Amino acid sequence: MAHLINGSWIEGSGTLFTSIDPSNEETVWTGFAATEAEVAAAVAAARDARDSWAMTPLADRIATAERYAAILTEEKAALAELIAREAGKVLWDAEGEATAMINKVGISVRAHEERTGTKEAVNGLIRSRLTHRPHGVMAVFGPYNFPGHLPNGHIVPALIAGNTIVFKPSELTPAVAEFMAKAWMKAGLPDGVFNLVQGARAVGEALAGDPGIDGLLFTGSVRGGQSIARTLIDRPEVIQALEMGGNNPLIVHEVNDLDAAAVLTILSAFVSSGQRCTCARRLIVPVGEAGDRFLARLIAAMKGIRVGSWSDTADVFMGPVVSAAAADMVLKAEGDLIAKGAKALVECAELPRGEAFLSPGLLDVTDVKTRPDAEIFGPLLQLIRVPDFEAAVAEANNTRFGLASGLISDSRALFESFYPRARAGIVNWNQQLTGAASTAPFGGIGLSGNHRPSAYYAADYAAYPVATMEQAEGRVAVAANPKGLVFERAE
Ligand SMILES: NC(=O)C1=CN([C@@H]2O[C@H](COP(=O)(O)OP(=O)(O)OC[C@H]3O[C@@H](n4cnc5c(N)ncnc54)[C@H](O)[C@@H]3O)[C@@H](O)[C@H]2O)C=CC1
Ligand SMILES: O=C(O)CCC(=O)N[C@@H](CCC(=O)O)C(=O)O
Repeated sequence: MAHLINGSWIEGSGTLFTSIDPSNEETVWTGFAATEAEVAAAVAAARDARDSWAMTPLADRIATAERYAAILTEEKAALAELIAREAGKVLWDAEGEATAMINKVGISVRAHEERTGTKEAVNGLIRSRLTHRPHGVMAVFGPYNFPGHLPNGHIVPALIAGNTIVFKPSELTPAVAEFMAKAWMKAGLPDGVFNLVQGARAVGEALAGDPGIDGLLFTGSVRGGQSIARTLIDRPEVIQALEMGGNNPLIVHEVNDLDAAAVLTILSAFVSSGQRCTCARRLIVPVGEAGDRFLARLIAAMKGIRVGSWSDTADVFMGPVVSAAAADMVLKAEGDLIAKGAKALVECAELPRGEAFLSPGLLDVTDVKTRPDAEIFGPLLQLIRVPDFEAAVAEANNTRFGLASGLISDSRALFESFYPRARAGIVNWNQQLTGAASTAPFGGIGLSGNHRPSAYYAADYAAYPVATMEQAEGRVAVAANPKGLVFERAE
């Protein structure tokens, strides 16, 4: 059964679709997509459950979320294996995702209290209060690259705040979504509070266009986010949090330990086979001997990256990309850059193991005049050589995106010069770009997001503030008539 609507699992009456383990082409999940009517039924169920969940005491909502975390903890091995099979991640990477999902609950409880807590002050006869209320029905859209952790990062804070959910996961990862829905039901979430509709873009369009939603929380590509923003153009009252892609720069400049810099670059560009929105896409290195020596070490280290599958017994660094089609897109982007004059220092190529397995690549694009400012979502890093640090900073900001950026350097002065000018939501120094902390806000500027960061700040978009003034003694009273009102009051 594919869809969870008002506490009941239904098969769905739309088109048949499947998810595939990209490491061995085995089918992981098969089911029918939701129709527009089924999406509408899910939104109606979430709407019906809206008031009762919002009025459920916060402590009870938190207790349900904590039971959900306990279930994920008990079933962590199964969850990690499912993530690995559906998204192609190697096991340690999938286990990291499962751990982040579990930790999300405690962090979101703290964020809810800290960011959207209650304040009261009494001034004479007036008591003023600040509280926060849930928006209502939240449509949550998830990407394939973190099929659990990233939608979970919207869902957990939204439920704690008292919203109800209609979750539309990536069509490439329906099984992980089903696992999450079952865990919420097992945790005792009332019927209708969490609904799941599966399918591809048409299902997403039906959900985004449904007049019953109060908010839309999206993590995915910039194209998807822009399309959703267009759908909602006449509904400014629907809160939208759009977390989108990046074309993230990593500057390497004035470094002594070239091997450490090489490892940090690999962790930035190639973890999860380059399928993280925070992955470094552009490596900015000075021309000259120092830059050449670093690149020689980086290329040597790249040769040591083991590509394999979640089921391999040997240690592997990265798995296949999510599908053969995704691999084709990366290879096509590489081919296009080479046709425009890029030089392959290390070619990103299909490996004999299967169509979705790619070797990590490094392209020197310094002389490509018409380099597209686009995210290539895979293990392909573009190298840009620059004459000096000022040119490096300019190149880092030479993008419409603004998610993650970083500097690898022994010079604090260089970081202090980079940090205030770096146009991104994440600005790191001598740390990999990937692996952002859930205890910090997570979001970007430019095409990377709409200024509603997720992670710790998801609490902010999960609730709206309500300011209340009340008579402090709880009765109807006014001290005196206002000026200009001539009125003989009885008392
Ligand atoms: N900034 C962030 O926090 C993150 C961003 N991403 C980005 O996500 C992308 C990879 O994920 P994908 O699954 O390929 O993203 P995607 O945009 O293709 O899909 C995301 C979700 O939106 C739905 N969708 C796509 N187009 C839609 C439309 N026009 N109307 C309604 N629904 C639509 C999809 O079915 C899916 O559920 C990358 O660009 C990556 O950078 C991924 C993780 C984190
Ligand atoms: O959302 C959070 O709790 C923290 C942000 C996070 O986990 N970011 C990951 C995933 C980024 C991605 O999609 O691709 C990271 O920075 O690696």
